Amino acid sequence: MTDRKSEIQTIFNNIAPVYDNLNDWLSLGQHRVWKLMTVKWSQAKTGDTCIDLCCGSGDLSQILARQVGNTGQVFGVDFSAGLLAIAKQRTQNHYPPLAIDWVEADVLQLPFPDNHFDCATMGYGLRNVTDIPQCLRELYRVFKPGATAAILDFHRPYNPVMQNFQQWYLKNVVVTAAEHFGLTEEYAYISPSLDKFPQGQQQVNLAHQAGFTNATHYQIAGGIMGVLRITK
Ligand SMILES: C/C(=C\Cc1cc(O)c2ccccc2c1O)CCC[C@H](C)CCC[C@H](C)CCCC(C)C
Ligand SMILES: C[S@@+](CC[C@H](N)C(=O)[O-])C[C@H]1O[C@@H](n2cnc3c(N)ncnc32)[C@H](O)[C@@H]1O
Repeated sequence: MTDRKSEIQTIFNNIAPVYDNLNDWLSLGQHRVWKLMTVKWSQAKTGDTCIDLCCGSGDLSQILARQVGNTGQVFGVDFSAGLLAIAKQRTQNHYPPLAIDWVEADVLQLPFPDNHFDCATMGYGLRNVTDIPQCLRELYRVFKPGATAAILDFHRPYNPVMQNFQQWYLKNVVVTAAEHFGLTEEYAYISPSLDKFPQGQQQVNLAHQAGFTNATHYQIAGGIMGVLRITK
């Protein structure tokens, strides 16, 4: 395992106990709306076999599972044992049961055959993987022809007012809130990770390089978030 990979894993295992509550609080509940939009953009339908990459505590997987119903199947994949334990616990007594398999694995080496999935979602994962082109190539490999993925993540707004707001909010609200839980470094990591993250058109180019035929990036929430939609 590379050092960088274990550093990322440690960040997410450390934040697991507070992750869901902080997301609700810091986004004023908006992340739930963004995740619903993401599932809609993935074009998941009844009976589909779908993968939720970097599923964390599993909110997107749950929305996907409701969309595909009990004739479909969702695989939630993540390498954080801490977040996956929360995902499992949140769904184990769900009624009606949700067709979700939780898989502890690296999304850069997916334990699935070629041409297996009808659709995919990924929430706040692509910015955190150590090799974005490899992640897109792996997704392309496991996709059936025609399958669609919707990938939600932070985005740096082009509008300078929104850009300043985002920078101010990440530094003064997000990191300050995290300090109360002893998680300053973990949350301070978001802003520099966003600086290194390819912007919308660059993401589109990377998707084309991985083989995807259609790729479009949509800015949402005033440009502070984005969804990359790609089709094999
Ligand atoms: C959904 C949120 C965070 C996800 C998240 C992603 C990461 O990569 C992490 C890495 C390390 C630690 C934690 C995380 C992590 O939690 C919360 C997003 C909050 C945002 C800063 C957005 C704030 C939005 C406004 C309150 C609403 C603005 C609406 C708009 C202007 C229309
Ligand atoms: C910010 S969380 C997002 C969780 C969830 N998808 C959401 O929308 O709330 C990022 C997740 O990516 C996972 N992750 C990062 N790199 C990974 C990799 N190479 N393989 C598997 N999971 C990875 C982390 O463990 C973490 O759960």
